[in-house]
Amino acid sequence: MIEITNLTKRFAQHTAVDNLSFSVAPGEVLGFLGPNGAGKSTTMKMLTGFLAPTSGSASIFGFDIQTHTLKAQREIGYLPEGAPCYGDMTVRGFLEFIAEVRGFRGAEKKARVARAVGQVELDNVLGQSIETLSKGYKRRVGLAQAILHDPRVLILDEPTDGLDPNQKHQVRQLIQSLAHEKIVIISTHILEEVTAVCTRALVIASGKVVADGTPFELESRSRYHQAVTLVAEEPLDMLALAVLPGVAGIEENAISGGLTILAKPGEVIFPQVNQLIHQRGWKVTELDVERGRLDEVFRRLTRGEAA
Ligand SMILES: Nc1ncnc2c1ncn2[C@@H]1O[C@H](COP(=O)(O)OP(=O)(O)OP(=O)(O)O)[C@@H](O)[C@H]1O
Repeated sequence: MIEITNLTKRFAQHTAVDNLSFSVAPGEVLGFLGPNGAGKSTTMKMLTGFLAPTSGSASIFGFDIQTHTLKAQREIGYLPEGAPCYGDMTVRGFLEFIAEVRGFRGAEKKARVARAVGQVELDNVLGQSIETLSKGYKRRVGLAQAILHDPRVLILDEPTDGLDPNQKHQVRQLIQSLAHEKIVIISTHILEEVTAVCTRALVIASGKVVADGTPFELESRSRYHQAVTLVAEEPLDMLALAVLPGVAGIEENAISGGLTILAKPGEVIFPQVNQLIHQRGWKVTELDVERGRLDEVFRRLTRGEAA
C-alpha cells in the first residue's frame, strides 16, 4: 500500500504540490495526470525520496519515505523523466552498476540484468554506450533499471515519452504484464495511455486533486458520454433528431460530414435515434455510440471548469 497524507511542496513562494492525500493498493495501475507544471514530477520525486516535502508524508508498505528511506526505496522501481545519467557507460555496464547498488553480486547480478534486458528487449544494444542510443532505447534502459530488483512498486514518469507507436505499444504491454500484484503509478500526458493501461486515473491541477476514478468514470463525465455519431449519405432532418427525448443538442463535424447527437446527462438516446433512422429510411454509413472523450474532461477539469 502507498499512503500519501497532506503532502505539500513549496518552492519559494510557489506551492507545487498542495496538501495531496491519496492511497494506492496492490493491483492498481494509477494514471497520474495533469497539465505541464501541475506537480506530477514533484510528487513522484517526493514519493521516491529524491525530494523532501515541505510538509506531509508518504509511506510505502508501511515505511515512511522520510524516516525509513532505504527500506521504502527497496520496494520501489523508479523511472525518472528524461534519459538515464551515465551516458558514457554501456547498457550492460550501467545495468550491472545499478544491480550492484541494489546489492546483487556474482551470478545473481548477471541473472537480474539478463532478466530485465530480456523483459524490455535490450539484447542487441548491450555493448553500446547509452548516449548513442535512440530516445526509445534510452527509455527502455531506464525501465530496465527500474525493474531490476523486481520491486513491489513501480513509479514511472512519462514512460512512453519519445517512443514511436510500436515502442509505445510494447512498453504498455510490458507495464500490463508487470502490473500483476504490484502498485504502478504512471505519470503521463497521453490520455489514450490511461484507457490502455490504467485501472484508475488521478487528475491534478495546480498541485491539487481535481478528479479520482476509473477511466470509465471519467469518460462518463464527458458531454459526449452516450452521444451518437452518425454519417449519412444525404442531409438529415435535424429538427426531428433534436426533439427526440433525451437529446441535448447536435454538433456537425465539418471534416467527416457527420453529426454528433448529444445525450442529456444520464440518458441513453441510441434506441430513439436508431428508430428514427429506420422510420425515415435514411442511408446511414456510420453509426456509433460514444463512451465519452477523456481529452475534453481533462481540459475542463484542469482549466478549473466543472466537469
Ligand atoms: N526545483 C524547483 N525549483 C523551483 N520550482 C520548481 C522546481 N521543480 C519544480 N518546480 C515548479 O513546480 C511546479 C510543478 O512542477 P512539476 O515538474 O512537478 O510539474 P509536472 O506536472 O511534472 O509538469 P510536466 O508535465 O511539465 O513535467 C512547476 O511550476 C515548476 O516550475
